[in-house]
Amino acid sequence: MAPKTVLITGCSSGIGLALAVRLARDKQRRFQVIATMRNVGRSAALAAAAGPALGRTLEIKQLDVCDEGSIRACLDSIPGRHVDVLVSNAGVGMVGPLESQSLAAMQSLMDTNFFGLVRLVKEVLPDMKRRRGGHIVVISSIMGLQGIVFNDIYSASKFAVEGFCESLVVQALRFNVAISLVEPGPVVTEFETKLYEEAERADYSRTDPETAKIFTDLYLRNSRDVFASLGQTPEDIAEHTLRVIEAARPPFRHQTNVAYTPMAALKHADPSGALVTDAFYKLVFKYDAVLRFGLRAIRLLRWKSRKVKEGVRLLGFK
Ligand SMILES: NC(=O)C1=CN([C@@H]2O[C@H](COP(=O)(O)OP(=O)(O)OC[C@H]3O[C@@H](n4cnc5c(N)ncnc54)[C@H](OP(=O)(O)O)[C@@H]3O)[C@@H](O)[C@H]2O)C=CC1
Ligand SMILES: CC1=C(/C=C/C(C)=C/C=C/C(C)=C/C=O)C(C)(C)CCC1
Repeated sequence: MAPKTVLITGCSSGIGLALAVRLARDKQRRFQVIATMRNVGRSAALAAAAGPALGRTLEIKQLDVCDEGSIRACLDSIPGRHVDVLVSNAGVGMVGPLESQSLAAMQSLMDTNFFGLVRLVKEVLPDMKRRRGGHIVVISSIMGLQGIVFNDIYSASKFAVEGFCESLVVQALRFNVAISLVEPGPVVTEFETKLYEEAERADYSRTDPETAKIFTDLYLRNSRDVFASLGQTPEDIAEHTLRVIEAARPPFRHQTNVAYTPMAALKHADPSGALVTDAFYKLVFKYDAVLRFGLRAIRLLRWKSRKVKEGVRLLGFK
């Protein structure tokens, strides 16, 4: 079978980079990867990780999801504009109290995370419909299903992504085009470091002291613990995304972190919303010590399991 052409956005780091490398180095050579990024000057990490795949099963192209012209130019440079799988991955985060965030920054985030996807789909879907085949894979987030305190704008952007896809999927199906949402919880990438750097630089003078203190002393501290205890690697997300891409009947939704499934399910268990709101309120304000203790225990268990695996490897059993 001819390899599938997979176009991925946001491949300069994190999940996009890991997925591009995973697919390009596929042992069965099932994929031809077009790894795109807005600034090709940032391609060194991808080129190094791709190794001999670069120039064979992986090529790097420029694509800025906020620029329709650059999306079109990238597609026009592909023979027959033929893309079997589009992976919409490019995205940015934003945390903090609303009062400290500018409307311009919020609009810019929406432009990347939501309208970036819309621009891509508008450009790729007509070709896929004409060919009666294709797969659009969207890196959404658990925050597209359930908001998390101080992530108001980011979460709204991922809810927009989810609503857009939920609406479009039925029409697309009529043309044999599949749509899949991959919904990770926290993933340890530059995404996290950028958030903390931004939080350091932010101006909290427009925020009342109580809110600012809740954000810095409660949220940021717990968020670091959450990433350290429950965070997945970009390679984990690449494996999950590969499973979605290769599925004979691709799922519409795929969560990557089982620890978050109960959280996302709570709102459906109680349509009034009281159950989930109350649970989050208690986790943040009442039982944060219990939460931290639980997260520390998980961290210890993960560390032990890593050590056992290393031991097994060193002893030559695997
Ligand atoms: N990390 C996490 O905890 C989670 C992340 N996600 C989602 O995963 C996706 C990837 O994030 P992740 O790998 O973690 O983060 P990274 O910050 O490592 O990667 C984000 C990528 O998006 C690119 N990007 C940003 N703006 C644009 C643009 N306008 N056009 C093209 N590319 C752009 C960045 O490029 P540049 O280098 O130029 O900035 C970078 O390559 C995002 O959609 C994010 O929302 C979902 C759940 C959890
Ligand atoms: C679960 C949880 C928390 C934080 C979760 C975080 C920080 C999740 C991050 C998810 C990301 C980054 C998704 C990206 O798309 C709190 C509020 C600390 C306390 C309550 C329970």
